[in-house]
Amino acid sequence: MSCAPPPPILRLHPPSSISPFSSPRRPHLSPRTCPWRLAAAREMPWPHVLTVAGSDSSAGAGIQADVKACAALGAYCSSVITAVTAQNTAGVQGVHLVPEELIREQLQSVLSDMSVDVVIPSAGIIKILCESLQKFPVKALVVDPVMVSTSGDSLSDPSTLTYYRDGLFAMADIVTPNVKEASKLLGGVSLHTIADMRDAAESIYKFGPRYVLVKGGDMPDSSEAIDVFYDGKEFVEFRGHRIKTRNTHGTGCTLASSIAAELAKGSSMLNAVQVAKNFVESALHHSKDLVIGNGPQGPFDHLFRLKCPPYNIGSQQRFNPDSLFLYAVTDSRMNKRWGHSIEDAVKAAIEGGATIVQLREKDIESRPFLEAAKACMEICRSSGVPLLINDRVDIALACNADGVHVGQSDISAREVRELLGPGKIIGVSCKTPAQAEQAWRDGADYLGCGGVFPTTTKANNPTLGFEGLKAVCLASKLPVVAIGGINATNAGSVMELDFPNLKGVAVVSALFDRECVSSETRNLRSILASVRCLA
Ligand SMILES: Cc1ncc(COP(=O)(O)OP(=O)(O)O)c(N)n1
Ligand SMILES: Cc1ncsc1CCOP(=O)(O)O
Ligand SMILES: [Mg+2]
Repeated sequence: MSCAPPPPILRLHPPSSISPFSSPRRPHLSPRTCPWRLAAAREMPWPHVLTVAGSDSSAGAGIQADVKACAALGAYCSSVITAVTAQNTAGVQGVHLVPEELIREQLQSVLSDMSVDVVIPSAGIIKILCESLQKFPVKALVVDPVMVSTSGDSLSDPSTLTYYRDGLFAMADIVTPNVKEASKLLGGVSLHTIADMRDAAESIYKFGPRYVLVKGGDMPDSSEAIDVFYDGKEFVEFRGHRIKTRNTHGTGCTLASSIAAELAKGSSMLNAVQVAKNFVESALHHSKDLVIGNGPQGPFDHLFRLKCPPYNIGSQQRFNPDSLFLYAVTDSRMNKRWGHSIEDAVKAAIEGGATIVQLREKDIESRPFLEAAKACMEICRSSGVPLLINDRVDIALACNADGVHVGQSDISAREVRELLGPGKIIGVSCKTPAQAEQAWRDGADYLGCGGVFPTTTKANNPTLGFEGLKAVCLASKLPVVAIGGINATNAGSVMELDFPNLKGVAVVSALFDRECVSSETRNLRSILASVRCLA
């Protein structure tokens, strides 16, 4: 479906506008009271993890691993040191606990000044931690119950067990024991099979966390490293390759801090676990022949990506939020009006520069819908453009689409996640901060927010305006795409809002209720690009 020759290649400009809105975070540090902040053109909330842990002198585990893993994954990591250990690749030679008062002081210093998203706490300081978190609430707590190291050394006394089981777990969003720790937590039960790991996850869940991940990296006799994830209802198995290497010191800490980093960036829990597992596997793979120290268990290189550009090698990122930049949403009534097939319309949108496509087909029977969806999948795959299906999980599963978009009256994102698994993209329509919070909890990857402007494409859809869009963007760290009445005349003004998580616009009629879909898409893309470059 070609209509007119494309215009010359665009020059992309960096973001040119300044947000008209100030961030609601850290209200006690207003520019009036903190003049140095006037210099900042726009506030950039940075994903922030606080680790409360011991220092490892060999820098493979503990605080040092957490800081490196977070840095590698793009989160800031502050640290409250609870103990100083003397250790190397041969083992642990000494431990000196930091006095409680100084732990309290460190917590106060960090939490009173910085917007911390996720905390990785350690055992033994529950009272102090609870007091601090009551004053300065955070979004999530990732608890790695360090009791048995990867090498099999016991790292705790019996009171630690009680601290975890009777205190910290009830506050945790996720707990991540390895099989030896899971066994210890459950009074010494033996864990040999995946079924045992599932039982253990179920039992640990009863201590109160929202999610449990039992890590099978140290299960003997397995060529795979299988971790069992449990959310209180369903199990998900995360399978990875077992890397043959001596350099496994700090894998537990690294997995926990990587999950924390991803959560701080706004990921769903399943996505965070998947990215973290991929990251650890890639780090072990790239470091397998590294020689640091003379002992039996060496550290690995958390910053391996710096040596292998492009820097995201090995991350297997299944969803890039930048793909929301120009989101083309199809409509079969419009296609019929212009004599376009769904496939031709999708092809033309991609030709014009659409960065993601959704099939939103309300008046089509299931069988022709599936046929069209399969054809569109081939088109999208060959162009590297993700394809999502609106509402219909069955069609998405049958054509192996990249994901599903659901609204507030469709089945919930949580249920969609259960059906699609961790590897797929889930978008949720949200009109309020409460809906955005729920979508995040349910495991959504992005939010669709609108109608920003009045539209006739969707009946009975209230218009939110920029204020409604702003409220949703500021309430969530998930990427947001604006939708509703967006066209070539007003798309620039949406992008100029310049909220860090507002990644793009989703458009139906301004692309598909037109004769030439490719040139409409191209024109809209150039308008968006003149405001913001696609990162
Ligand atoms: C990107 C995007 N955002 C919002 C919607 C609307 O979804 P929903 O509220 O479920 O309404 P319907 O599209 O199903 O009518 C969307 N489809 N895409
Ligand atoms: C599906 C949807 N959800 C909120 S508004 C809308 C319709 C957007 O269509 P258009 O881009 O034609 O206004
Ligand atoms: Mg819907």
